Amino acid sequence: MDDRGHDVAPAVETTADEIAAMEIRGAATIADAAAEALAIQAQRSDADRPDAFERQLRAAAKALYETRPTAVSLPNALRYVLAGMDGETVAKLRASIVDRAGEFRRDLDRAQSKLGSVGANRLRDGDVVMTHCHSTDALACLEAAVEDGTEIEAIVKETRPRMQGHITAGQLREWGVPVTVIVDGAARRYLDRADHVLVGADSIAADGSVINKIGTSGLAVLARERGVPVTVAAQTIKLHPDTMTGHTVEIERRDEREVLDEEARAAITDGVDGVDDGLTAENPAFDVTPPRYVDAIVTEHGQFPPETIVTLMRELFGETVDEPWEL
Ligand SMILES: O=C(COP(=O)(O)O)[C@H](O)[C@H](O)COP(=O)(O)O
Repeated sequence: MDDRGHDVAPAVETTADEIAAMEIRGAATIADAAAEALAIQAQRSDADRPDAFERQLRAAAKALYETRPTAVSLPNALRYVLAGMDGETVAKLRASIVDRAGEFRRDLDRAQSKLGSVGANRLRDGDVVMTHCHSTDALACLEAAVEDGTEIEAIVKETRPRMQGHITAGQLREWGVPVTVIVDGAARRYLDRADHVLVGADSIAADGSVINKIGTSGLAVLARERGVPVTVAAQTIKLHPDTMTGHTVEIERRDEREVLDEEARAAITDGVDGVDDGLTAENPAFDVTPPRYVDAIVTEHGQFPPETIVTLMRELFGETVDEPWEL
């Protein structure tokens, strides 16, 4: 039972917990898992009436939505799947959700491989690409380049505090790409060797601002100073429709122990009375890169200067701003 008294399948609660704990992470992967969870909810629902079934689906969507606030791919996925809920019987409603979730997940895969080819076109033999965090959309561009036979190298920022750069490094090495891992603070020095900065996005606002892992905006500013172009690889489910009507994107703040764990805290405060009281750590998980620091947003519909992304956003979303469970 969720807090409103509707039955949410335990598997959905598990997915929600895994997203909140970042065992499932990255905007595209979260969207995929959320769509799958709605299909599971539909399959396992014990509702005997259509209205009860619909309430359960909306409760499941709400439980999933409340896990992480910044990646808009999550509400976009939930909205898309629920918008396809159709039928006068529980059996028909169930089938409509399962089909729609399947279609969403297939489209997600197709969009990623399409944007990969678009992004790969920006890369030339011998290019060195600097990455931040771990983005499957950004990696799709590098994978397509490798498949085209383009010789690239990567400089991978480790991305404190969760070190998602290590996932990127592992994936690139699997594809045979030479990788140099650097600490985040070394970015400016190593930009001298880079031909591109390539990152993903959790959300893209109507003015072309890019919301991505904390440190992206600093990297983009440094890249501009060094004359290195910044490419953002983002499927259109990363476009944030609410920002067309002035909504701002909430930046997730995570547990300060990710930055300063108990051992590190104890080492700082060791033996000095009262030191601990004034010691805090802050842990915003994302930041906002203004459009002037971004050269191109690569999507499955082609690449766009950030300032023009609003046109695509209007075309794809209209003015939809309802929350998924209010449709
Ligand atoms: O910022 C992150 C992940 O943050 P976290 O690790 O906190 O989820 C990624 O760059 C985007 O989500 C895009 O990823 P993708 O391209 O895979 O959607």
